[in-house]
Amino acid sequence: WRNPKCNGKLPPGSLGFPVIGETIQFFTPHSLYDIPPFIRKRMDRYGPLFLTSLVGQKVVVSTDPEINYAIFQQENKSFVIWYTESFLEIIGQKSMMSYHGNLHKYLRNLILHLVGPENLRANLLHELDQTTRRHLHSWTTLGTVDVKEGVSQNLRGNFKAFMDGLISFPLNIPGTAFHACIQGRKRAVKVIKDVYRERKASKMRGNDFIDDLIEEVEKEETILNEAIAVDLVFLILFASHETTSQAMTLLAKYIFDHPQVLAELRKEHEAILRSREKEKSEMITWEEYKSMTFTHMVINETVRLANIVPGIFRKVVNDVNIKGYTIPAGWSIMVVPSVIHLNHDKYENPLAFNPWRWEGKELHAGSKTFMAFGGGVRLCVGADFAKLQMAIFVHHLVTKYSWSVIEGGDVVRKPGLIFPNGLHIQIAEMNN
Ligand code: HEM
Repeated sequence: WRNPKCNGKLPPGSLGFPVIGETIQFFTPHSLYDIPPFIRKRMDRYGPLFLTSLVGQKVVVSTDPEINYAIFQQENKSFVIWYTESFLEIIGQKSMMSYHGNLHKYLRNLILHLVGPENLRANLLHELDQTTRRHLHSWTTLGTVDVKEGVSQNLRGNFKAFMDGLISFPLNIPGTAFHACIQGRKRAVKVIKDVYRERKASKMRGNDFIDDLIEEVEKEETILNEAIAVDLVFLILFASHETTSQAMTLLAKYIFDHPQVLAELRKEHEAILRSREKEKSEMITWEEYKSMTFTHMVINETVRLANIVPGIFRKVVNDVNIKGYTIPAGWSIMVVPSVIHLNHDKYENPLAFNPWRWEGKELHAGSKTFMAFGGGVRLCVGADFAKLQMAIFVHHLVTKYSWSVIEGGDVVRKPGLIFPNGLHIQIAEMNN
């Protein structure tokens, strides 16, 4: 345990105790506004590349922007996507995360039919617009609303505690986070399977994503079958659920806490409303969405500070040499976005919420200094969908409503984001 095999020099660090490694230290709760102390302490002691052991797996942690970028670019060469055993059991052994190369590309393209720019523009923009209007309006009738619960969707109960179980020991024993997740997965998969089978049997097509999948499964030369299709739907629900609701809750909190940002947002969205009045249209258009530059800056700033995905994992395929060290095949490597996003050299006053820092910068892609949505061929396929959802939420919130925060708003990391006492608000329609 103390002297793992390596055909070269391992990065510095400690594997901690056998099996448990340094897992407990990794999960120690800490403040939203800091690089995880687990990472910071080891960076100070060992430098930007160090080894550790988490949930039984030997891991090298990379905090170096150049190395992180190279890792994303080397997908399917020296590195392949990797998740813990617990993660795969929860999202499904047949999910897209288990596939590489062409198979991954094929499944990714299926998802893009749903959440890629074309469908966003043609269909989802209007659906999201209507749903958001309805939701926000219903909040005015509810007294107090917890934003996090309010922006979540129907399958909420099944996804509860998912984040806790993702990086955990796969011990399927009642009382563990992993067990709760597996139960949630079972219930959610049953719902999806029932819908899939009903739809298939009835031959009544609703012309949505499930129908696309059924059609694809029925083609003669296809690798898609029911099990892969069901895991694909599950993955989309899972990948979008916690991430988007966390991002939107934090977005709302930042807007509530920063009157200058709110004023600038109102300016942008009221200008859109004024020109819409001239056009005599009601719904948000794609062109309007694209013109929301300040809103996109606010969204980028929110996800930079949120660091919703605290670690991005890859498996080392062949021994790799990095900066004089060797990482043996079979080990994992973890990229930690927060170290880059909260770095003084990359972002001035990095802990401040300052959307103006994005002025004139690229807003829509991953880069060496912005990896909230990952990078390379595994870049988040739902990023455009998430941003659209947030922009529409902002549009209606700032132009139609006033609010007061009743309680909550604390945020901690474990290292995933947690809102221990929610963010409870009261909202009302503005008179004018
Ligand atoms: C603010 C919201 C979101 C954040 C911060 C986020 C973040 C990420 C990150 C960091 C990755 C890369 C993981 C890796 O490289 O291993 C990723 C991948 C992925 N995301 Fe998102 N995501 C968000 C919303 C969504 C939504 C709304 C969907 C679905 C509609 C989605 C679906 C996916 C899928 C399917 C992948 C895997 C892509 C692949 O392996 O090719 N995400 N996301």
